[in-house]
Amino acid sequence: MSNLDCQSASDIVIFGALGDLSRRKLLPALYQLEVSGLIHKDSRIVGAARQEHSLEEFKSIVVENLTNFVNETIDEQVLTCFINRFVYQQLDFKDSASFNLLADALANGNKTRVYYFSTPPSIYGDICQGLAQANLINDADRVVMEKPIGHSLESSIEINNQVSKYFTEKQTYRIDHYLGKETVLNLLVLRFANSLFTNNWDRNSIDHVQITVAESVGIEGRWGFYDEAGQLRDMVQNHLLQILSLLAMEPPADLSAESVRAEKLKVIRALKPINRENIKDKVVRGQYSDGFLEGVAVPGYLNEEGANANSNTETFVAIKAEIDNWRWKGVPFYLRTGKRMQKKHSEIVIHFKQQPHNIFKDSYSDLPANKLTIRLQPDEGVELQMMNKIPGIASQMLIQENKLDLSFSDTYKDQRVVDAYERLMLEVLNGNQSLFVSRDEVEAAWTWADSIIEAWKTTNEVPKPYAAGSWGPVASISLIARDDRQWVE
Ligand SMILES: NC(=O)C1=CN([C@@H]2O[C@H](COP(=O)(O)OP(=O)(O)OC[C@H]3O[C@@H](n4cnc5c(N)ncnc54)[C@H](OP(=O)(O)O)[C@@H]3O)[C@@H](O)[C@H]2O)C=CC1
Ligand SMILES: O=C1O[C@H](COP(=O)(O)O)[C@@H](O)[C@H](O)[C@H]1O
Repeated sequence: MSNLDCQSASDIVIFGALGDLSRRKLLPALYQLEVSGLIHKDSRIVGAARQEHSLEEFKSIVVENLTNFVNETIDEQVLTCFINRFVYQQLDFKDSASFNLLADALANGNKTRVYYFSTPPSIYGDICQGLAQANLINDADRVVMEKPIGHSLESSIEINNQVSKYFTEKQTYRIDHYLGKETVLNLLVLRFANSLFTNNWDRNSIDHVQITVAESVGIEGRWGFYDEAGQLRDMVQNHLLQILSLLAMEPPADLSAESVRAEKLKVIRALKPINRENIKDKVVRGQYSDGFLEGVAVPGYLNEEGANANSNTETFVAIKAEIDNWRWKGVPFYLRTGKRMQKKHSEIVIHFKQQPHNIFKDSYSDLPANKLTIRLQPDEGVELQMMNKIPGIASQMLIQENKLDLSFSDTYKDQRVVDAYERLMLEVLNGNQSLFVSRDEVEAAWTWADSIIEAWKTTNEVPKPYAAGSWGPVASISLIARDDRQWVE
């Protein structure tokens, strides 16, 4: 079955069509789907935004953004077809009455409506109210919600409640764009299509796991938004926990949304709580100070444009996470993520256990354990470190550590790297929820993250400084060194 066979014609309505996410990610993603012939011929794209624009003006803004944010040369023929799908509707999302205008714009056509909320989550409820008031919600319609869903468990419940008054869980697609990344999806294949790994994926074979999501970017003009959130809410509560749950979950019965999401949820719920009693041993909180990136001086977080010099918001977190279940008892998952780190570099390293006995002492007094490295981005790939005999006649067996390296760019030379938003948008159009986060997952993740935030508050934990361009505060090295282990750099 082709991707188009399961897709009916849709009206894709982007609320916040002139915002940053829409310009940089959503419009280019839709254009790429057009290039691949993956949008139904009768589908339309409706840009909804506050500013007044004629349709022609809006179309030229779309073209300008495609030129800026699509990485390849724009195909003029495809572009013409794509642009003809557009409708523009000026709306104030907080004014329910104005949604009658949207109803007029959507009037002709009996299509599935896909409502993409690319706005602050605080107005998701207003948008739903407006849609309902204008009689614009049918059972087949879908809503796409951007992260963050709330700021805490309480606020996420409030937002989900507002939306669920109008849309069922089956109609709701919560985005975590990491679930659309090629290498994150490949975790399913790596684990469940290779018996070598499937059968050695537990406390009997694995010593510990490291997950690093390092960014070299700073706050990029979003200081106000970011300072309210911090790295724990911005990256750990969602992206890192999603990666962790895919890595640690039990094999799902199949790839359906129900099966995969149920298994991920069990992992998040089994995370050992971190609270004021254990936070000092389990979490390091950091904030970048002035430093250098690739030889260029960059300001510290408190010296960024628009900064409040007294902010205690963290831009780095390292956590020793533990999963309280049969499979993972005693296997730490060390997570770390930060802004303004030495380079953009995200990877998972699975450290297998050492051999119980060493018969190669002449060559190696301490046999290194196997390591499986999954490079998430950039330079995507999978690498297995293993021991090998050095060829030669000597009677003494000489061995060394080598790696099997599956680099995606070498192996799949002719394949274009699909952006996460492109894949996720297609899945929404096809009505497949597997790559979206369930309400239960969001709430379980907030429960765990809130407890850390609460513990920081009650222990007055202030972030430790680290120089921009480094790998984080020294304390993050101690976090793992206390267990006789070290970060893979
Ligand atoms: N940008 C990114 O890279 C990412 C964004 N997100 C999430 O995506 C969502 C959108 O983010 P982003 O695009 O950056 O935000 P922006 O502020 O750039 O865009 C939001 C848009 O919503 C519009 N809007 C807000 N209130 C109203 C209203 N009452 N009536 C009509 N229009 C309104 C704004 O219009 P106006 O410009 O007129 O104010 C703006 O164009 C947020 O939930 C964010 O957390 C998630 C991951 C990454
Ligand atoms: O959701 C977010 O993700 C980006 C990092 O995404 P990536 O695809 O570039 O890895 C992060 O910079 C941003 O702060 C956060 O909101």
